[in-house]
Amino acid sequence: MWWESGIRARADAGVFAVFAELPRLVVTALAVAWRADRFRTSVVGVATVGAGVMAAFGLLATQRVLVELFTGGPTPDRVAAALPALAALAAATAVRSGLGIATGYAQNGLTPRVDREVERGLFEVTTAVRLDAFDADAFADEMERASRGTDSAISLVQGVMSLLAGVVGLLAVAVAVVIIHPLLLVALLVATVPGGYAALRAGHLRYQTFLAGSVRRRRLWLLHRLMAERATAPELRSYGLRGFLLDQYDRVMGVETQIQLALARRVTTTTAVGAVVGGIATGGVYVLLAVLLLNGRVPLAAAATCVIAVQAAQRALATVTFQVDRIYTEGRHFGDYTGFMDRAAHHLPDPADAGRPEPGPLEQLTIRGVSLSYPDRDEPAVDDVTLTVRAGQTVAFVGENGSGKTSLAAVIAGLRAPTGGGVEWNGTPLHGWDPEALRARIAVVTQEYHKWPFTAATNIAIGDTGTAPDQARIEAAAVRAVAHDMVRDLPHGYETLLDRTFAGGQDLSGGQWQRITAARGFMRDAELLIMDEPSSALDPRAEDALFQAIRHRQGKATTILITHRLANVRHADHIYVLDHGTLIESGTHDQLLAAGGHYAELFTLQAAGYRAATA
Ligand SMILES: Nc1ncnc2c1ncn2[C@@H]1O[C@H](COP(=O)(O)OP(=O)(O)OP(=O)(O)O)[C@@H](O)[C@H]1O
Repeated sequence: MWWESGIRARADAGVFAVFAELPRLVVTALAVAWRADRFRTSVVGVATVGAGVMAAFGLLATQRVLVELFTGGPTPDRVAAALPALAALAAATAVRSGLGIATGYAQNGLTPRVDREVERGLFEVTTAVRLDAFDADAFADEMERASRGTDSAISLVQGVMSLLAGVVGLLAVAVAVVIIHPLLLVALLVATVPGGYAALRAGHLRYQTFLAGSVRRRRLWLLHRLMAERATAPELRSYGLRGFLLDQYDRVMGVETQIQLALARRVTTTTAVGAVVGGIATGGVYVLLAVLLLNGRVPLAAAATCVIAVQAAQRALATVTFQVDRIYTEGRHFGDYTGFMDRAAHHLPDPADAGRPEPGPLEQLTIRGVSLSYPDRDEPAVDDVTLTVRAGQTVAFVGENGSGKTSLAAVIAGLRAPTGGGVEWNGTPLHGWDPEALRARIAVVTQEYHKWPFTAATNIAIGDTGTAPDQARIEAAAVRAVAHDMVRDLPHGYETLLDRTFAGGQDLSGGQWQRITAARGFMRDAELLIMDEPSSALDPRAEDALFQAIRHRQGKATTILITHRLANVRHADHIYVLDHGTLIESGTHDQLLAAGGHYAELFTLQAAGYRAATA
């Protein structure tokens, strides 16, 4: 589990290793907060230091009050003498509370700003990295972890701010104690250090014990998803898996309960040990104070103040130890984010691309010796393919599964950089043109389309975000993709939300989704339209209408069509047949049939199926 990486790191690291890492994490957190909101970060910083100063001032005022109260004389006189110090104490307490409120207010405002700073930074990178980055080992996994790491940013920032408040509180007490009597600092150290160390050890043990249940929790998490998710609901019912899954849950949960009980025992023991050690040390301090009092080395008022100071220091220390653990684990998760951002920078497009010239209308597309090899694959997906597409032509790529059609189309669309050769738009390599302007001239309907969780209208309109969405254009695109009537029949027509996870949302059938994605492709009046298997789920009537719309482009705009339904490519100006990434045949439908090669074999095979059915 992603969140276990932080816990594991904390369980593996000793107390001193944690402290060694702390300065770097503090600097990281403050830098994030500073970038997100300088004003609020400054407010928190100033208010935290101010609160510390007020705490020290309050302790000194307390001591003054006690000095006045413990001196001889009638009580009214002693109280009157203590009044100025009491007023100072009240003022210090009031200012401290005010600063606490200011800190809370600034921190609340900082939270959304830190989230935005970190998340937007991540999304700017994840949406810009080149597509081939996703082929790199573990890139997608790292991206997911980085996305979760963004949640840790604010926890880290808040942890560091609370830590600073705790440390300032400790320093304030120490300074006040030294001013009252330097010897009392020794008492303070004796009372707090063993307790603090014990608390850190307890934290260490808690993390270690928690990790022991890791595999079981993972299985539980999996069972949660299997039993309470929409995707698994149909098979769960059709195979009658309810009893089986509930039984699995009971068994894992039974063991988990035992683990949790053991964990509770262990945590209680270690916490108790910490409390006993801290208690003994505090007792020691009181004995030390008594000895100093009896020897006359410390006045009574100073000793009483020291008792109050020890309690304040112990509270501040509890904050510090808790925050140290929190910062360490959250820092680990945030490290996933910063590490990813560093690595992803290598996959970003060259900033110089944006300054390149914009391409003119397509005249000729030249695919020159294009090869594409995916990492960790022995054979190239596309192997030295050369062909030319002239403006207005409809060309088809056909071939068996895995022959390289989609890969070649991705290179032509500029979505993937070829590992050999190149594609030229009007004689200039694709990378010689401004990428945004080039993309505006190309529309791609991918085989693995995404069901965007937006309305039907938006699902079509996102095919052209360069212009403002216009209902008439959306409907025209839908008509061409045979989606118009289907969308109109939805409960809210074009405004129907196509996501069942939201109230009122609808889902579509596979074929209906395919019509929406085809409409998305028609939305942008692209000079080059690449359609990869646009009709695999369409019924015969819809398929026929879609291919008529594609034929309508012939002579006016360029279309590259990838399909296994060979009857649909008969009208293409040119058909290219791929096999194991290589171009093995090309020509018109009639030429290829006459040649009696691979295409003829595939076409005859498919046609035979229809003939047999109608015989
Ligand atoms: N991202 C990827 N990483 C590694 N290998 C890939 C990747 N995408 C495709 N391949 C491999 O490249 C080869 C060509 O795949 P491609 O998708 O281009 O074939 P296709 O002709 O479009 O197939 P289909 O008709 O099934 O859609 C296949 O062997 C496939 O396994």
